[in-house]
Amino acid sequence: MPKFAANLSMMFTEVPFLDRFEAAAKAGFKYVEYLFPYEYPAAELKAKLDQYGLKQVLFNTAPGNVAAGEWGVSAIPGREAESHRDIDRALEYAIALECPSVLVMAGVVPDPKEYAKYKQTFIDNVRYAADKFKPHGINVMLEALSAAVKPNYLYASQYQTLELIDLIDRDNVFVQLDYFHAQIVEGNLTRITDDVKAKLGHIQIASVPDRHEPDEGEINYTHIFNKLDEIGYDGWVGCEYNPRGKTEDGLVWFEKYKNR
Ligand SMILES: O=C(O)C(=O)[C@H](O)CO
Ligand SMILES: [Mg+2]
Repeated sequence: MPKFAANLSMMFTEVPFLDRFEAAAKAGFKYVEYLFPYEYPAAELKAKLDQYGLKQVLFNTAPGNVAAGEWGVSAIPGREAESHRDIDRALEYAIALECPSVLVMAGVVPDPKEYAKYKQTFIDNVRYAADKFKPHGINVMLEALSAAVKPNYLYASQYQTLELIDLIDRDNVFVQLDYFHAQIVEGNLTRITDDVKAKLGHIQIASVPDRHEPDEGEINYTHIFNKLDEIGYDGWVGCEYNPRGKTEDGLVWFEKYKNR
């Protein structure tokens, strides 16, 4: 059965961020992921992980100017220096946190006519990240985002992720498959799982359409978890959902997976 990571950006938001490590551990999680570590010194975050016996499995490069609608800068032509700085900073955190994977955020493409330039910029910047991360055994994740969450993000389909990975041509770049987005964009989740399995590096889950616990809505996660076992997936599954109510109250689904 998959190893589940609590997403501390979305779960346990009843308590301040630094208290979510304890809450996740108490709820039975051994692994955590979250969007961004940069507000805190890496040593403070590592101390929390160690104190509660947790392993950090994923975080993202910085998102740029979120208030201005940005969601990553690594695809934006002219922002290469900033992208490289963000990647270098992410690497420092990944080493300090002993985190095996970093999602390199691409960004939105404001004008579809500029798409090719954005795509090439992203390819070049991800190559930079992959080459910097490689000696440290750290992997780069690429995640397709549905327009429901981020309109005009560089890529929305799992097949675009696969094409990008092919073009980037580095062996430490993998698919981060978020089934929430994949179901909205293309469905066919069993087939998608098979199609990406050779390059599958990280998974995230939530119900569709409401992005709640994985026990309601369109996706049959019992089937998905069995499928992940069938393909021999041994990475992590990030619980990137907005709890319906109190986080702990929604963890009934997790009971049977807890001790993994
Ligand atoms: O939005 C998501 O699904 C994510 O996983 C990213 O971390 C942020 O876009
Ligand atoms: Mg996701």
